[in-house]
Amino acid sequence: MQAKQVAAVRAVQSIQEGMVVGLGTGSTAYYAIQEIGRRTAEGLQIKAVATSVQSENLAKELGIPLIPFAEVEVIDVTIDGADEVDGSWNLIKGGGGALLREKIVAAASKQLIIIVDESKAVGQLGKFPLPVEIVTFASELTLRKLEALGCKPVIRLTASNEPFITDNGNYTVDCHFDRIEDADQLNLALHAIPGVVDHGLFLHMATQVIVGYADGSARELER
Ligand SMILES: O=C[C@H](O)[C@H](O)[C@H](O)COP(=O)(O)O
Repeated sequence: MQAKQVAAVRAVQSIQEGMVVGLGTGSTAYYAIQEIGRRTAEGLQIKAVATSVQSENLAKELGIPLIPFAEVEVIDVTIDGADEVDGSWNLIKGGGGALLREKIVAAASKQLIIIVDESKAVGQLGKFPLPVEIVTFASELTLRKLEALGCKPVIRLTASNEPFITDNGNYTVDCHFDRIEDADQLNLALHAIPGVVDHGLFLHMATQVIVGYADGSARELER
């Protein structure tokens, strides 16, 4: 088993009968959804909500029962990946373009278990460009406001060089900071820009971080 899968399988052990489960997005969350599919095929009764169209489609293929958000009061546990995690369990997410739905689901979850391989555990956030979801209207103005925060903002493109459009119909801007000195302050500054819908800093949200290693082991990251 590769590192991402080991972390995913460990995290899925936390899911119990009857729970409402949030399905993350990305190559690590993929393994968690596969494992949830395996357990539901064996008879585990859960209900799930997805953080992206991609994860929703995977869940459908695997026969994982999905419920509409209108029926969700609380999500017991969400298992999701991250692009960076620091020693305080603060995260950068959104490398896969799903940060907005991921943050909505994470904020509604009693537990948020983050699964990563060891390359994602960092001393300080910011080497990974911070994804920011913005509305397409007047995007040039929003880019200038982002630049004024001290980063190089780049609109994410698809392989065919078109702007990448999120599941919510917005752009994703990758903000190159190199290092983020004060994530709480940056969170406030980003939310103060009108064209910004949300951003990939997930602060004080994770309740557990599981790191998978190339030797096939998985360990909880201590805080
Ligand atoms: O938008 C995508 C998500 O935040 C992903 O969970 C994150 O980018 C990590 O993805 P991966 O597990 O593929 O590295």
